[in-house]
Amino acid sequence: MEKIAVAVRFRPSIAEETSDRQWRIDDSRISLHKPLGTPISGVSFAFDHVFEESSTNSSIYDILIKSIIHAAIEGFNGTAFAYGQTSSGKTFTMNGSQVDPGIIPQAVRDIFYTTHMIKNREFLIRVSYMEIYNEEINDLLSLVNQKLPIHESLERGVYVAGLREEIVNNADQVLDLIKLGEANRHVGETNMNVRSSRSHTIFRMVIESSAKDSISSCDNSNADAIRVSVLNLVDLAGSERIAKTGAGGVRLKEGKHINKSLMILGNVINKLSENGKQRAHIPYRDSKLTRILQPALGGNAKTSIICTVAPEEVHIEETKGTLQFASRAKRITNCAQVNEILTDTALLKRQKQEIEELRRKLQGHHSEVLEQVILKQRNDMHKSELEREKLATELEEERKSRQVLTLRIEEQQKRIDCLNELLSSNQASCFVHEIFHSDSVSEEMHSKNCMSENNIFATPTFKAMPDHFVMKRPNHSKEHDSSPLPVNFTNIANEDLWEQLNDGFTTDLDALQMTPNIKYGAVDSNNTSIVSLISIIIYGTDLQERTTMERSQVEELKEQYAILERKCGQLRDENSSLAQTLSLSKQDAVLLRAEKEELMRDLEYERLKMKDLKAGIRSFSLAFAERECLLNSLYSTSKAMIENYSSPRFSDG
Ligand SMILES: Nc1ncnc2c1ncn2[C@@H]1O[C@H](COP(=O)(O)OP(=O)(O)OP(=O)(O)O)[C@@H](O)[C@H]1O
Repeated sequence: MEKIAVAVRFRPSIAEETSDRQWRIDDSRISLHKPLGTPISGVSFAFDHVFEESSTNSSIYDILIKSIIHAAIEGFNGTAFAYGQTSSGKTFTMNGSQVDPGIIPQAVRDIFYTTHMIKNREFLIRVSYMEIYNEEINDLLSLVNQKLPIHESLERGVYVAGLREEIVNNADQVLDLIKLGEANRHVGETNMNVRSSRSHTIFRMVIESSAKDSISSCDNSNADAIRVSVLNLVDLAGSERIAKTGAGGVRLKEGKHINKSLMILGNVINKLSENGKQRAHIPYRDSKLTRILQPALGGNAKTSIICTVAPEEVHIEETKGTLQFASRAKRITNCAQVNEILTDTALLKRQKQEIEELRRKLQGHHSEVLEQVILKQRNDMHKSELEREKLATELEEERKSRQVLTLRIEEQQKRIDCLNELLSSNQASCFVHEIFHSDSVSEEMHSKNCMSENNIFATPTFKAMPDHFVMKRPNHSKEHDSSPLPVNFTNIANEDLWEQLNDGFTTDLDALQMTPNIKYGAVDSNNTSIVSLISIIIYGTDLQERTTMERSQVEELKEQYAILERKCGQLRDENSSLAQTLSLSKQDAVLLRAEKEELMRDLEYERLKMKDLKAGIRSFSLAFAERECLLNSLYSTSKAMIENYSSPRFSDG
């Protein structure tokens, strides 16, 4: 996006006059001042350039126009036009004089000079020259082409149908054509100007260029692209006050048309200069001038406007109007870009390049990366599956060992319960009593105490003791059927305790044979129950400790189990997300494959097309060669015949 460049040019004053108000130029600012030099408020304008009365056409060309001309050579559309009241110097600026050639002749010479210097491109330049007179388009290069219509197409945009376009090779040729056009232009005398332009003229140059050696750069399809730019150099008719020009009849009619089309141009500029949001419909179609200049005003072109003004006080109001027009035009932005046309070969090349690029992407880096990703995901999934299996096995083992431990704990708990029951009941004394009266007491004791066959609490070692070690106390009552266990039941044997337990029966404690672990005396092998009971009591404490330990072990195992289960869950989640990603990647791969196949089909089609084209060219060349041969032989035959006829033999005859 770039703003339109706007400059103001003062023509030299015609009359020597003493004026009350004066225009003052300060760099690129113009302001109106009172006689004593006081600025008049609200009449001050700033532009890209302000050219004083003494400035020349060549300085204007260098500062304002040259860049547009060079951009046009590079392929940008360009427009330069002069706007201003009648006799302010528009035609002088555009056409100039012998001494000071105007913008148009300078541009023509510059274009041919520059294109000549560009060695790597070939240029084809066409020119046309038209005028808009009374809202009709006339061809200035061909008088038969009058009242030409405006057409619009996608390829050409807005164009004047039937306009003569001359292919030109040098500047002089163009300047001659311009002279011809000028002669055909409508000019007339008014009170304001002896040679007043009664029409708007548009001198147009179409610059086409292509790379000279496109074979050497065959890889680059841009080399085959043709750049086409349109350069419009416009000399507008001047706005006029009927009272000032003193126009009547034909001049009046012309003046009305001129003023109307300039008013529409002003409207278009106004709308374009408004803020983007407020900008409504732009009335380009309201006049032929705005229709033709449409690309130059807010479109695809680089544009410069030179507003010419007259310095005399009598023209202050017109000058103010021109400066306001210029200020608004300064706000317009254009969007210029190089205009390229692709030839069939260039199109084919560009398509081929695109297909190649896509193929490279598919076959090369892109698909490799995709395959790697899929492979990695597969590996990851495999790994996590193995880990999951390992964890599941560990979990199973843990579960089994926990079951075993629970069983053992339950068993031990049962035993402890039995022991507690046994201890709390007073049956113990009965047993002790019965031990000494019944031989079958051992079996009974076993069943009552819920002891299993492989009871670990059985007294580890028994020694058979002779009967005579036991003696009966005569005065001990037999009526006793129970004897409570002593409160302090230690593991140290003493006689009183023994007597108490044996309920009247005494034994020689010294004669007792002691087992290494247990200090209680051995009894008759048939009476093992009591010893078992004692063992239970002693081992009970130990068992409780072991149970506590095992419980804590179980707790630990439980915790481990919970951690493992959590891990297992995480792995399961991970596994499922990996499976999802894998399926997505697979879908991607399928899509890419389909895309690739389609591209391959396109490529094949293009290849076949190229083959056909080559065959066509070959057959054409053959036909051409044949034709050439034929022509050559015809030429030599006729040459021989002519020589034959002009030989002295014939002349003599
Ligand atoms: N910068 C200048 N230096 C010398 N003479 C100039 C200059 N500008 C204009 N003139 C002279 O002023 C007269 C009017 O100029 P010109 O015909 O270019 O005006 P115009 O704006 O094209 O008028 P119109 O709109 O009526 O065609 C001409 O004689 C021209 O030679």
